[in-house]
Amino acid sequence: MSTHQAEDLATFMEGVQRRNPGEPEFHQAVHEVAMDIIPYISDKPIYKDLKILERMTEPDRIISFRVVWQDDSGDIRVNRGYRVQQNNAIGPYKGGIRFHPTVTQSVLKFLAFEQVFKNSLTGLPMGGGKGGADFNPKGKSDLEVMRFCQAFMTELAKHIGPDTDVPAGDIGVGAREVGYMFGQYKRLENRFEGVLTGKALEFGGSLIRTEATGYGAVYMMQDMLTHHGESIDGKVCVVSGSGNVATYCAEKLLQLGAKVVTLSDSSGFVYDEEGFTHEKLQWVMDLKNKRRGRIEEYAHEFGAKYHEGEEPWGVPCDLAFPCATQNEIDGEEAKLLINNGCRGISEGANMPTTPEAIKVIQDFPALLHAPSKAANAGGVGVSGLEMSQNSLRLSWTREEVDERLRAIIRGIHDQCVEFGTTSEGHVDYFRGANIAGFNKVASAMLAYGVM
Ligand SMILES: NC(=O)C1=CN([C@@H]2O[C@H](COP(=O)(O)OP(=O)(O)OC[C@H]3O[C@@H](n4cnc5c(N)ncnc54)[C@H](OP(=O)(O)O)[C@@H]3O)[C@@H](O)[C@H]2O)C=CC1
Ligand SMILES: O=C(O)CCC(=O)C(=O)O
Repeated sequence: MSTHQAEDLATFMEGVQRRNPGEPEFHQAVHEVAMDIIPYISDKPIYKDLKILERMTEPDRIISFRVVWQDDSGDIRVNRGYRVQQNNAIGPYKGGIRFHPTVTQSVLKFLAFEQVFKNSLTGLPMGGGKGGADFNPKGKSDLEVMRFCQAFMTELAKHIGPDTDVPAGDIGVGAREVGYMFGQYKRLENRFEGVLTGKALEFGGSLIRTEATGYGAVYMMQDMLTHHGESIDGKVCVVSGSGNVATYCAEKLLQLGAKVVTLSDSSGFVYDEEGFTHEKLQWVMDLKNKRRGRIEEYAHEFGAKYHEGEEPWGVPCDLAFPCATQNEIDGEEAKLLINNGCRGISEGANMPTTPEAIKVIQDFPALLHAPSKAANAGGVGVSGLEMSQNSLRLSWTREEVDERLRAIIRGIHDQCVEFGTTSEGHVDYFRGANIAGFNKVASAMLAYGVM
């Protein structure tokens, strides 16, 4: 980056920080994109003159609302819900809903901003949005979760629709929560339409949507390795998380002949030196999705080691798949991974590496590193396919959806190579994903004129 570009970046970021005080996650996500886009547009005055990046960083609107519900003991509870409608230049707003006590406007703005670029990369007509609430589903009964979801949807329904904004799941929002929200939308609007994705198969869901994010993160790794003359077969893999993304990431790794040795939750991680099997993984899915237990129980059941309060990045591995949450790999952990022999990271979670970690990894170009907006786009990609199936009123087969998912990820990999290959022949997957994601949205915004 030239001195002039570095000054432009600093000025741009000062504006973002001034307009969005106290939103560190949002600043981080914008900075990660601006580092690549500001040099890219430095010789393209139309983008600068028409303030395309400034406009992209300002959400179209943010809806924030009260969610009131009654717990099982009859007490009234109050939470705050949000929907950030970031940008609909290339299609209806699209992105998940997160229920977690750490949800703030800053977290949802970073996720919505990332979603715009990710959705653009899929090649499907989807804009970007994200929503959620500071509600903690952990420890709540099914009926409490149902009452919360119904109260949340009672307000959200006024702002969404199959051609306006189509939410889906994210942390704390899986099949159960999507079912409750879809049911409430249907009741309120008296319309059966594809207003949410990630629905169960019985009422308009798509095959492979549940698996898609985890599978996609592995397909992305497969494409990076193939491009560099290697394969997944036989690689030792460290996976964090034990939710939707982590478990299906592990499943696809096993199918492709890798050895998965860790899974985690917010309390700690389990290290199974012999490796997970399909049966063990099924046990974890049952533990997490039905019994709603803790990963520690796996260690007691299968005799693996449990590391309380720790993350798995110190475990020697060939490949790492952060699939839990944002900023889960910091600079020191990135160094640890590299020193222990890790040669590939595919980000299943959104923004799981801190800026310090990215810097450490960039200084070690032999490590292949796919950013979340590319690596986890399989989830929203299959959500886009669910929208298509809902509009067509038909269901594609498992093979058909998987083939389309495979093609979406291959397309994303190719775009990263096209826009991210440096003069030394190294592929900077972050740069490639940022520029390719930006181009399509920016072109659409230019076509619409000043708005
Ligand atoms: N679901 C999807 O289709 C998509 C998800 N993503 C991203 O993937 C990541 C995981 O989502 P998903 O699997 O759906 O969510 P789940 O709720 O199914 O699972 C989340 C997992 O991450 C752990 N976790 C959550 N927060 C923290 C934290 N603060 N510290 C440590 N561990 C944590 C959870 O542990 P615990 O149970 O203890 O909280 C759980 O194991 C998120 O970053 C999400 O945005 C990205 C694209 C699509
Ligand atoms: O499937 C979707 O619409 C959203 C998935 C999501 O939230 C994400 O990609 O982070």
